Amino acid sequence: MSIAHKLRKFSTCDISDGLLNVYDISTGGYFPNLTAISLPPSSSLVGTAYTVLFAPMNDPRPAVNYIDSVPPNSVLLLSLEPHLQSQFHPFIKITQAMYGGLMSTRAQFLKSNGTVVFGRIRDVDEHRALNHPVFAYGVGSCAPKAVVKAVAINVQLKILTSDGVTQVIYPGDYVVGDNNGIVSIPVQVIDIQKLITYIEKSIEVDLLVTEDIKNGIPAKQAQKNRRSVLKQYI
Ligand SMILES: O=C([O-])CC(=O)C(=O)O
Ligand code: NI
Repeated sequence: MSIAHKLRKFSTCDISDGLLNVYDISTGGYFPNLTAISLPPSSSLVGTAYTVLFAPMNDPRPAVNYIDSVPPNSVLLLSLEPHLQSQFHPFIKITQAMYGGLMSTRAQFLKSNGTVVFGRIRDVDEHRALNHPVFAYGVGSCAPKAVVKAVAINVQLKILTSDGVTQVIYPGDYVVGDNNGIVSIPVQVIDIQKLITYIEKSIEVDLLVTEDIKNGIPAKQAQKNRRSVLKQYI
């Protein structure tokens, strides 16, 4: 079974547990403040990161066409340069929407699995009608062309988060999204097979904890007893 196939069985919470418990990644790989604007019921988003950086119109770099080269099985990630981001709601300093329904139509045609926008999107109903997963900080109505343009593809994206810390997504990282939000798995620094094995075990264990709790065993005790077996997978 492919890695993407296995990841599809996990929730973002399962993955964060793995990144925290096995690799001491204190964020659990979570990128905060994104909401699922469009996510078909009982589904999740899984794919490898295809990144696009947006900069102000007066940036010396020429505009690039990112949408016609979206790779299959990717998650398309759009972000603004750090100085256009904010630590506080609404997390970006422009009011225009960076992404719309035509872009989702093209990305879906090219077999991308979904899109994450660290900014606003528009054409909400179109993404939903397409059943194309789209996550964003928020929504808007105006196109972006008067204020920002795409300037780089497959570069690292630096994302300013609510605690003032900048988290990075690298092209090729695995990105997973569900109703809890978006998690990225930094494939350069972790052993993904080891992570998957740990998560599979931890899901098994949590099912046993659930059973114990339903049988009246105190939660703390059930967790302690059942989870001790996970140490050997760390
Ligand atoms: O016009 C734009 O810049 C984006 C848009 O609405 C779309 O992709 O549908
Ligand atoms: Ni549109």
